[in-house]
Amino acid sequence: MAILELEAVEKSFPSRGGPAMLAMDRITLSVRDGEFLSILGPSGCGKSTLLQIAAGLMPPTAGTVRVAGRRISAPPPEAVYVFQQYGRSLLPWRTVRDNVAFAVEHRAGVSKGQAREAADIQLAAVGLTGFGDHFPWQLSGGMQQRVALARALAAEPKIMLLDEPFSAVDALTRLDLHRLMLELWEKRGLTVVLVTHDVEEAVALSDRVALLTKRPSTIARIVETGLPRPRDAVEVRETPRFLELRHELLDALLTRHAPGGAHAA
Ligand SMILES: Nc1ncnc2c1ncn2[C@@H]1O[C@H](COP(=O)(O)OP(=O)(O)OP(=O)(O)O)[C@@H](O)[C@H]1O
Repeated sequence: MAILELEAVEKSFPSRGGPAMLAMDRITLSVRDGEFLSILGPSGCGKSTLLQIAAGLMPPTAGTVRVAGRRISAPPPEAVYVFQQYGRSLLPWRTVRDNVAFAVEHRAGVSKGQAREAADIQLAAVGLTGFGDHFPWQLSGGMQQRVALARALAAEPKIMLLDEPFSAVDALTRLDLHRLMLELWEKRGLTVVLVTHDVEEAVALSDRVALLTKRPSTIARIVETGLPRPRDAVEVRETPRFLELRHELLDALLTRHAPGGAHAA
């Protein structure tokens, strides 16, 4: 069953003096309940725009977005959005615990104490027990992104929309976060849509990978990874199927986007 559906979604941006710039051209995509889907594409192709439209944060120029069958025009309660720049999304004057509590403290009937308890539970889930009294700037980049994930989880979402959340950290930390993300996805039965330009990340984590063309973006193809679950995000990289998919998707990206390359679609 589809939990998130985009139908013929188009987006154009006004351009100074000239005709509007078409960023996205009639994208139709159906995200299954409980799947891990990555949206892969070259820099500037419109991945973040697509995710923001899916999140109800930006209106499409044409087309519709449905969450759990309902047409949306604002952020739906089922979904949370995690940004790449944890440094900008966390509040520096609040402790780690209060950053996470922020997700629930404005809800009717939730006391400050309950919000903090809920925050500690989520901090434990992302491996940050004992860091609640720290401030975000006292933590490493990877730990700050864990705080951002804990805050997203505190909202008890069904759908997590992740906008390159692992790209601002070093390679080892990124692998750590990949493992954590798969663990959270499995334990919580989440639906995840991850935007990335990293082929290996997309393949290692996903059930399906949607490959976008360059601007105006359309879906070039959707690949079912067929990799086993449960899956270790590091060990899976040594399997023949992983290497085959890596090759196929890298090749598609490089051929389509090479200067003078066969960019069709
Ligand atoms: N608010 C806006 N106004 C005008 N143009 C925009 C706006 N937002 C995005 N664009 C343009 O739309 C295109 C797609 O941008 P977007 O950020 O979605 O791409 P992306 O694939 O996520 O890029 P990256 O991988 O570099 O983050 C770009 O050409 C960008 O300049």
